[in-house]
Amino acid sequence: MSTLLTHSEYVAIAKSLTLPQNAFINNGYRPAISGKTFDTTNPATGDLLTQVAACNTEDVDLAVEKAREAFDDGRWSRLAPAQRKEILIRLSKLLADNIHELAVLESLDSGKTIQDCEMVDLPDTIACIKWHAEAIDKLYDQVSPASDDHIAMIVRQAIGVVGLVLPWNFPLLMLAWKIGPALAAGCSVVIKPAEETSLSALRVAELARDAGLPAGVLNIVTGTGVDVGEPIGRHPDIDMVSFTGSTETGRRFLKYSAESNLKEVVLEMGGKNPCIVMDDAEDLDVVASHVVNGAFWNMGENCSASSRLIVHKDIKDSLLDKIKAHLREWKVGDPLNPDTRVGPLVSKEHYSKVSGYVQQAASDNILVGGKSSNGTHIEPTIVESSGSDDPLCNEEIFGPVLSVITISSFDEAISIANNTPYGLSAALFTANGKRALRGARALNAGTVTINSFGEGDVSTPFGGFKQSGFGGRDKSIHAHDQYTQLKTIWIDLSDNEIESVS
Ligand SMILES: NC(=O)C1=CN([C@@H]2O[C@H](COP(=O)(O)OP(=O)(O)OC[C@H]3O[C@@H](n4cnc5c(N)ncnc54)[C@H](O)[C@@H]3O)[C@@H](O)[C@H]2O)C=CC1
Ligand code: BAL
Repeated sequence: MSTLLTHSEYVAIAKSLTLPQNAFINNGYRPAISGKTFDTTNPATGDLLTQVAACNTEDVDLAVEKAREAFDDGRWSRLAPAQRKEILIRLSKLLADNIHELAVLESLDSGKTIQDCEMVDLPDTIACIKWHAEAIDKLYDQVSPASDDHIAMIVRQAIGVVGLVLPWNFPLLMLAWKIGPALAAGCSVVIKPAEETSLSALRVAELARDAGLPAGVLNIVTGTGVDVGEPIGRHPDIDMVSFTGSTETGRRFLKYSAESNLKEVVLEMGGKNPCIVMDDAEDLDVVASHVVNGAFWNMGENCSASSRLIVHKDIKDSLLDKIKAHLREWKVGDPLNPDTRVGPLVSKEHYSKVSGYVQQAASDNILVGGKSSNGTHIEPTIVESSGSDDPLCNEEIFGPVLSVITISSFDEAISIANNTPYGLSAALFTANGKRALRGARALNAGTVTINSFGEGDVSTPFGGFKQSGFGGRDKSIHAHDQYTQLKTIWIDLSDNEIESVS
């Protein structure tokens, strides 16, 4: 964990930063081949931060060519795992050495609060790179139980050149969730950060080079989804794409793959995650702190946000009173102030989308909040459900908006919780052990937390059921599966001259 500095120290760091602008290909920064740029702004103020290379297909082609050269000549892919480990651990140390600078860069570009950047995003990013680095020289291949006349080895090989298409809500952490296992496995990567938040990834690329990552292994191509994301999805020489973002864009990657080289696709997508609080939940004050964190952490711009509170009628009023008390401590304001818990939304467009949802709610149904300011911030808002068709209860808002649904039985709670096309995460608060375990089984979600809100740690897989996920998991040793493929090596030991193929 990092140590928080003062507001004025963060402002001073912000003023002193040299902001990266160019794409990063073959271990060097370079402008887009077209020479075009796009503006990136500070979501808290609307001020221009800098202009970033607006890349397109030509830049993607160049990055893939360099990534392929690096993969095929083995400068990274064929290093001993222990050698890759050393370089990645050096990267994690360089990230730690530059933690305040990276936290400020992340906060300036995304609107995330400096408190979260320093206490969550950066420490988790560093831990993730280190964990996958440490893991890679402790993984063994397998020998199958074949007959005495054969030895059959089952080995994992790096999949090749991978495209990593990232969202804006956790720019560095999602980068780490993907490059950690991909680089540890020996892949070369072509990364597309979200256009709202390109800067921290560009700075990490330079640190990766300083750590000793060979040229061509890590490339960053900046630009829009259409200009860069789609060419990555359709590229014939990319072996696999790992994507985090909306379900709508995730679907497109399946289409790109089907229409190009059938590259493997792993998708981590949206959620409308339930948080069930039963009447036997212990210590409603603690429950309230988890509910607030689950719904409003990172401005609710979180695919695993608990955005539906499904609460038993007998405790609803007392829980809401405690939630309101906790929210008094959630200061809305300048994300560079370490006391701020709620910063601006990531962009004006996203602000308009989220405030549109809040405006749809009848004023009688708004239990808490509902106010927005300057076209940037929306205060934590709690809305009573207006029924099963309520869009606020069914659609991913991706903002600080919590819908409340009242239930009178456990079975009703589970049924409502599962009544969604999504299945990313779910939380259940109950002191009844059997109920907790039955609920954990019954909830259709990739992560179920009992008596807490969370995503586990780097050792636990993260991904969704149903329309929240496809093809694999981020984090944990299971994340390595997506960046490797299985090969059978069948060795004949028999005296037969021609072996039967059966
Ligand atoms: N699961 C998650 O963590 C995230 C979910 N979302 C959800 O998606 C909504 C829309 O946010 P967006 O930023 O527009 O998400 P998005 O899914 O459009 O963007 C995610 C990434 O995909 C790229 N992309 C966009 N369109 C593309 C295309 N046609 N082909 C290839 N790549 C493309 C973007 O440039 C970005 O790098 C949010 O309001 C939220 O509901 C957004 C970001 C992260
Ligand atoms: N909650 C981390 C993953 C995501 O929001 O995309």
